Amino acid sequence: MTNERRVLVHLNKESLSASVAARFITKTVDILDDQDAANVVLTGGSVGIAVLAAINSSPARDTIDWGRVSFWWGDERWVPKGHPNRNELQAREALLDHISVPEQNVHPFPASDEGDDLEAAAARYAAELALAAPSGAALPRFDITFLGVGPDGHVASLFPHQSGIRESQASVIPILNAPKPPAERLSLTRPALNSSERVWLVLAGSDKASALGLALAGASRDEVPVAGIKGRKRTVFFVDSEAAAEVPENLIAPIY
Ligand SMILES: O=C1O[C@H](COP(=O)(O)O)[C@@H](O)[C@H](O)[C@H]1O
Repeated sequence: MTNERRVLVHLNKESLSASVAARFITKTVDILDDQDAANVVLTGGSVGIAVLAAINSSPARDTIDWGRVSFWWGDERWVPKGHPNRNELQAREALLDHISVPEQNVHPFPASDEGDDLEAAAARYAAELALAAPSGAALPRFDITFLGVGPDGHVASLFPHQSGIRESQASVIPILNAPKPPAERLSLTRPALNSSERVWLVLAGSDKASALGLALAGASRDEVPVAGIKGRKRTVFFVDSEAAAEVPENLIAPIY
């Protein structure tokens, strides 16, 4: 299998979520057969959270040794800890509160009511990542990174025509002017996301078709940030038939 971007099309958001959940469980079991621990980067967004709920409701959920899985986030909204808009809270409600993952393995971004300002919070998360990294590295090995994709092609909190998608050195950055509320956010950068072994992009709905089509047809990452995303080993777009409407035919795998 090559590392070229693959597009797996599903009939609808429900079958998409169920399919990604099944694939995640199988792949994570395989990863844990080969290595002591796995690092998974979670995403916010409607499909990202639906996938977590599908993992939670799977009869095979606990075939994963959750004690050996660590969770990180690709981005977070700059809101208080218990705010319903926090990607962390939605992930806990959908999955993390229901599995036996040790709390020390769950690494949420700082919240706006925990004492740091936005810049200090970004630095704190970068330091937490570095602490979990192999000696001398800035990041742990991300085995699977989930990413949602916005209608404008944003991934994590990296938005078109903003400095965030152009950042090439830092691993974590503050976002001050996101066009999608809230304006203030925290995000992993493109290099950090692309350090992942596998990037799994999950998107559904006709409002994503244009961004996906443009990204796969060669648009720049500045225009369509998802165009700049590629994992080290695998980059798979899990989409529904509506989001796939503008994907070049030659890139589409059969409908599941
Ligand atoms: O604000 C955000 O939006 C994106 C995309 O969300 P979606 O509902 O259009 O899939 C999400 O990936 C990101 O984590 C979140 O902060």
